[in-house]
Amino acid sequence: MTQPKIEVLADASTLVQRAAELVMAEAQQAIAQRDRFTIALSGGNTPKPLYEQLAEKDLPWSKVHIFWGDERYVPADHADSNAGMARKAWLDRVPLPAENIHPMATDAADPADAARTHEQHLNAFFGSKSEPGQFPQLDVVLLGIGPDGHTASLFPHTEALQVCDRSITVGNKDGQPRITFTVPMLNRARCVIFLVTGENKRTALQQIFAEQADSSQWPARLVQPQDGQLIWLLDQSAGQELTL
Ligand SMILES: O=C1O[C@H](COP(=O)(O)O)[C@@H](O)[C@H](O)[C@H]1O
Repeated sequence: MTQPKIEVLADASTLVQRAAELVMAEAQQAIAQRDRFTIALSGGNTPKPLYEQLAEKDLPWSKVHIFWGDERYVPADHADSNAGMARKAWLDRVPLPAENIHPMATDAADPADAARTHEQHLNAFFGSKSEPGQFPQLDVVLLGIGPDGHTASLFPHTEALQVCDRSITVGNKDGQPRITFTVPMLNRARCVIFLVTGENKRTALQQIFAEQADSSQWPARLVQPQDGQLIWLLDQSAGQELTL
């Protein structure tokens, strides 16, 4: 299991600069080694300024493929859509071919069908399988956490936390479905980068890094890439009371 690298940055804007640097370095390395860069995005508020910065960068966009680690079960043009936010902040502002954008569809009557369809799409794209150890391997997975310790759409004490035989499943946020990467899918990534800002995340961080704590209460504890890098970027206000 990889040891996490934890960086506490002065403020949210320094954190965004650092995240952009890391994503660019991983992108350049992936393109040099494998001729393509695959990244899964997170949603919520924290990553939006990062996406705005990445929109200003120069990358061979035809070699960049965009995925999501989770999606709210709302139409693509809904204000809560994770894909919608990333399109406005970044993807619609660079010459990225439409076929390089791989959103989780949210139009099936049954979210379980949407999860299965997305998993099939990933397997076709990556040449992967729905078997533990054979899940798709992304170059970078960006994640955030909620004050409740959730990450992606893996919420405390929900069934999604236990799913090991699929890469994609249905999450449950207060009874509302979400589509999400499973724990073993997250742990296949070559590089996981968490972005965490704000004092309302302090308690969750203390529990996530505690020597002993209940992982079903604090799901981000379950993110421990097998071989990949694990990088936590915290701003001062989130990370200042963290004792390691
Ligand atoms: O609901 C979600 O929340 C988390 C954290 O969001 P933030 O607004 O506190 O940054 C996010 O990582 C996840 O992708 C999203 O669906």
